[in-house]
Amino acid sequence: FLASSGRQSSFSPGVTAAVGRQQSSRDAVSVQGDVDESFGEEGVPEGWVLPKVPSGQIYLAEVPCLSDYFPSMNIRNDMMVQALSGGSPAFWNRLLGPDDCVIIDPICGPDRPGHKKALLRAGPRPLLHFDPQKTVAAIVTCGGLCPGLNSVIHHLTETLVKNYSAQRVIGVRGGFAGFYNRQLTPLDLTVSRVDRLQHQGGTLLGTSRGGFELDNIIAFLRAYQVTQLYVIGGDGTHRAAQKIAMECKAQQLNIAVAGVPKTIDNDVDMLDRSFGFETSVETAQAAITSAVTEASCNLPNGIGIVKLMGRSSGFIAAHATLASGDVDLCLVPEMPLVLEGPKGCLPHLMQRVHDKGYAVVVVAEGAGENVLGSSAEVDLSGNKKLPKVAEFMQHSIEDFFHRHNLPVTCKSIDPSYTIRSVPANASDQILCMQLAQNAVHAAMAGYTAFTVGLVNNKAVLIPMSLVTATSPRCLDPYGRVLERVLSTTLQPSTLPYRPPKGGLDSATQP
Ligand SMILES: Nc1ncnc2c1ncn2[C@@H]1O[C@H](COP(=O)(O)OP(=O)(O)OP(=O)(O)O)[C@@H](O)[C@H]1O
Ligand SMILES: O=P(O)(O)OC[C@H]1O[C@](O)(CO)[C@@H](O)[C@@H]1O
Repeated sequence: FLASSGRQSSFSPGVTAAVGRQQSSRDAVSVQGDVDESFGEEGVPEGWVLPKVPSGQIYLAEVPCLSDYFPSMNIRNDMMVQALSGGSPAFWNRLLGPDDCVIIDPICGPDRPGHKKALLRAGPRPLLHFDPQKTVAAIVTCGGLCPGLNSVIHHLTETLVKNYSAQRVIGVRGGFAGFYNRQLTPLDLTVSRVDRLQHQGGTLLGTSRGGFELDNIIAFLRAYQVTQLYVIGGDGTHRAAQKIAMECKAQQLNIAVAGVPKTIDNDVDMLDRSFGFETSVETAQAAITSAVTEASCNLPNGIGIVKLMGRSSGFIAAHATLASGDVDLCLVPEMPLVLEGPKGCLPHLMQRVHDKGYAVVVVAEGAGENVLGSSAEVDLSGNKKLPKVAEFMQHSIEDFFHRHNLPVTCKSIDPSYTIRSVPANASDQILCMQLAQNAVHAAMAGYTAFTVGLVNNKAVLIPMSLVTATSPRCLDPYGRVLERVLSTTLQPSTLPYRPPKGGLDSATQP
């Protein structure tokens, strides 16, 4: 895709960055839209130039566009233009072009590169590649459940039908198997069919793991004359969607393949967060509160254990711990499990029980691989099955207390499926709406093999190849989130010591 449009890498040089300038006049000029009002008359920002901070060029990650290979309809993009029957026309407030971008890493400093990587800003484009009235869209949900799946289905359908007057929206049932399993007949998605759907947990379409059969999927797309495919799923699903996009290109099919990243694990790279994650963290609070109640009421020495999902990363466990503030030990896959000794979690728990009478543990399902080993067994998608770390921890805690002649009462709670089967909360509802609308805007403009997301709180289009290259992501073991976990739980770090960045010496220098 990238080479055929004449560029060699997924990052191609784009707009030249603004370089440091002198302090500007204080007179403000009248501004429109999102132009920064602190810029002075000559378009020069106020403030100090930082001579040690390098500035450079901006490199844009190229999103493949069908208009590079197929003739475009080039239809003017007015909101609901086809749906209007005599009413006054409505217009999008802002139309985006190929140079509108969002910088990925906004942090600057003397030790940071001046050149910056950027992503294409998401939103409606002036011209449509597809004739919206001839658009046949298909939507599929894959992998595990996640709060907000129905919300994305609702908003994809509404945007396609209400804002773009799409001809047909087909719901593919039961994940990738729904493309060819005759028992899973596709569902016609209409505005009335998705009415109020966003308030329900789960997915109207159903989901599954495994069953990715590329030839059968392409056969379905051909048979139903699909022009836009919306694939909602995690990193595995995006790998699959990328293969579909590549096969469409190989077979010269003018089909846009759009991803909407979904996972409560929050392990799809580059995104601020994936939809459903916040809802899951919020829902986990009830389980942690119950664990606190159980632990503090079961005398003496109560310990509550809450197991949360997180196959290869501890985002849910760490964020639920921080949101709660009641947790004494948080175990995540990113930090090795040490049971005893100076860095051991068991002596730490005993100390917490000694200090406050009880303790609460949150454990991510993928934690402790260094002690428990990893299983050779896999699920239908090829994901490793995980050993039972919560049960192991309960047994280890009871054994440790008994060896120290102390009574202990452990109560374990497993809200894993509870936290991902609920409807999205308000903040995730808005995120689902934003992602769905932007996926449709981009597909209508002819972009393909992309996923939508929030990066630095701005909606962007990310090439699937970029997202899948580094997903699933993990928490930075030396990053702020785990640092905050350690600072609130007081648990010992089991990581090798690393001197702080920007050490004390440099901080005290003028
Ligand atoms: N490398 C791959 N190539 C083709 N298909 C894949 C690939 N990885 C996963 N899939 C397919 O994608 C679908 C979803 O994958 P998976 O079960 O790993 O969930 P996921 O999308 O990562 O979401 P979750 O976060 O819920 O695990 C499955 O149907 C699986 O067969
Ligand atoms: O039991 P299931 O449906 O395969 O889902 C379990 C997995 O789903 C995930 O939540 C990702 O969706 C993982 O954290 C977990 O391992």
